[in-house]
Amino acid sequence: MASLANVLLSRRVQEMVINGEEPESLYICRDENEAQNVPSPLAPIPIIDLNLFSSSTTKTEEEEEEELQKLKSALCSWGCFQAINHGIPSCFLDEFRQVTREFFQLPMEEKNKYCKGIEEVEGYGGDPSPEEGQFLDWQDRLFLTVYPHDLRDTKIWPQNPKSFREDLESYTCKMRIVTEIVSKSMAKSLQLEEHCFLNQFGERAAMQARFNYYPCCQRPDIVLGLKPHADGTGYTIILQDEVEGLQILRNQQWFTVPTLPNALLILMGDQMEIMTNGIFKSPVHRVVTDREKERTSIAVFYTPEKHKEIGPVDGLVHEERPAVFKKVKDYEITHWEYYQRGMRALHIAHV
Ligand SMILES: O=C(O)CCC(=O)C(=O)O
Ligand SMILES: [Fe+2]
Repeated sequence: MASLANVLLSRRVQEMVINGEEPESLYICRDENEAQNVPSPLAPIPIIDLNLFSSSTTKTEEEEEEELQKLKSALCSWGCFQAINHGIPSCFLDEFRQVTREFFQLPMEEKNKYCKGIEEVEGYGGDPSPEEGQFLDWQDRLFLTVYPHDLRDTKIWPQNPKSFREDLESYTCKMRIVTEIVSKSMAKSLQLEEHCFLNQFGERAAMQARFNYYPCCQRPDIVLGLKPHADGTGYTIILQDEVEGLQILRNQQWFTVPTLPNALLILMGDQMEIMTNGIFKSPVHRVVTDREKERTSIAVFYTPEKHKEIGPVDGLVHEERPAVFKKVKDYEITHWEYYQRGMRALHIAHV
């Protein structure tokens, strides 16, 4: 394990910024000669009205079918979509984003009450150190398991800001509702029985919240907020703030994800690619830094229940399209090992 990385990771990126320090070499992801100054184009990611998938909404069958086709096409190409009319009031989303910002603005001493050991995942701090040769991310984060309840470690759920815990509890309930409607709609868009993905995720499918804080960075041309990766989840629900920074790789080009104040970005992880037999794509994405604007995001990772086997759903495997993936369980563990080496793990699930 790179000891210099451990030294750097024992301090928050935020502290370096407050002290006016330049990024150390381990944060530098590319050569100055390859420095990227060209802005990436905005990604035309489809916007999906989740209200059209709710049984209590008045709509025509055609309207629903059209939206399902839009959803399918988004997930086959971009591997993500912007969900609107998801039922979460915009004032709550604003409050939750504000509380998140307030947490990261607390004095270091207060935040450190929830700090993690360098090699631990849950808690406040940086990710565990990657393998030697990998660069570090220009971000601090707070990582908490929120579901199932018995897997929560509430000692590291911040008590400050005052409403943090209550808001996170409430956000978790709302996320459960969103995952149900999204999982069912994805199944319907593929002409599958609506519970087929929910059954694979299982009753005790995990939800983990990752609060990302990307401080300003003087060298956005050579330092990344989060390295390129695909998620090891089933899928991930991202609440962005108003600062752009998340980018998606498509056809070897990086596209910036637009910020839409009341939308949730739903992004496929490798396990949905496996369950759909490769039809939905788990996109490679990264976060860039900005000289003047700091950014926060809240990602909720929705992952199949521990030790539960998942694989391509029956309806998507037939003679013309044999299984591309085999059955796997606890895929996210292998994913993490590869992630730390800067690699994708999806090939381990190929038949
Ligand atoms: O900050 C973001 O918008 C994305 C974060 C992300 O990709 C992750 O936490 O896996
Ligand atoms: Fe991600």
